[in-house]
Amino acid sequence: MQTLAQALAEKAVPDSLTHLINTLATTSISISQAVRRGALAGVLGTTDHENVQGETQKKLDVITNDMLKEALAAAGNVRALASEEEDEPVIVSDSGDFLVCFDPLDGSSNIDINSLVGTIFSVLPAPAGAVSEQSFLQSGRHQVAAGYVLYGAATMLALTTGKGTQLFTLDTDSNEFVLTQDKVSIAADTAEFAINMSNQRFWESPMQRYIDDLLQGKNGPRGKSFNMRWIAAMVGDVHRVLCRGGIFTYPTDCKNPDKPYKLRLMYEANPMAMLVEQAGGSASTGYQNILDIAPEAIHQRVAVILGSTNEVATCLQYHK
Ligand SMILES: O=P(O)(O)OC[C@H]1O[C@](O)(COP(=O)(O)O)[C@@H](O)[C@@H]1O
Ligand SMILES: [Mg+2]
Ligand SMILES: [Mg+2]
Repeated sequence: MQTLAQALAEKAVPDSLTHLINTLATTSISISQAVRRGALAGVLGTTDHENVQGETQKKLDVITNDMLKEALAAAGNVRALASEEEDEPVIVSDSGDFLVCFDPLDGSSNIDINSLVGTIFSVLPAPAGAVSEQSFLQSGRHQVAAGYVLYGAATMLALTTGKGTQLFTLDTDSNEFVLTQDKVSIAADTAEFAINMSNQRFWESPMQRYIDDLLQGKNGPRGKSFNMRWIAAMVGDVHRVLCRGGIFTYPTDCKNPDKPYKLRLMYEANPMAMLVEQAGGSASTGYQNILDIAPEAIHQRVAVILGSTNEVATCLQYHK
């Protein structure tokens, strides 16, 4: 079985990007150790701070953000980073090939209940010259790598450098990620959906009609029964989609008129869309491919519908 280093070499990933991916992977191993120790490491619970999104930060949000920030600053080839937990982009070097966007801990509400959490990252090319927030505002098509690490029963890395999506499992004996699934391929059809049903009354009518039809099962217009899953961590839901297909959506809603979307484009939607597209699936807002969105701000939020191609296409029909 191939190690991460061997798998990157086989895909002819340039040295500089390999070094960055290794930095992210090594840091995620330290994060997985903190997550595993939980209360023993004193990492559970909340802080008194809110992030720029107005969410109360959990201790682990802050700890993982600091770990990634420190490691990326030391990597030597990162110009700047943007994180869910940082108000502004952080410039870490005068030179370097890459900009890195990340969600240091996805699924924060799962931390204290010992449930699934992960880290999501997106790597963009750094432009020549001075770097500012504007430099980050590249569409998801510009990503040179994207991935997540899922801190589950096993710690797993999902990675794409634009040549397919691969899954690696952390071997806790050697402390190395080992390739356990090459060429991930999402089944085009599915009978499983993931949505937070408690928001049903706040959705737009296309999503209301689509989900209504799924719920009618065999006797409804779809003529088959659908099952539902909701992990409350996008990493967990997208991981299931990569493993066995499905459709995952966090659609537009009017629960809070100032915040019609939940998921963040630069460090949640874009990297997940690239992983999904590279595995043969689709990712849309309902009206546009996620990877084609021209970003306007680093903390911009978007509606997300992703997964099995035929099912996403069916959902998009309701939006026409
Ligand atoms: O509270 P809800 O509606 O279940 O939202 C769950 C969604 O929120 C998120 O946890 C947001 O991510 P953070 O935990 O990084 O803020 C997604 O991962 C997940 O899909
Ligand atoms: Mg998140
Ligand atoms: Mg987060």
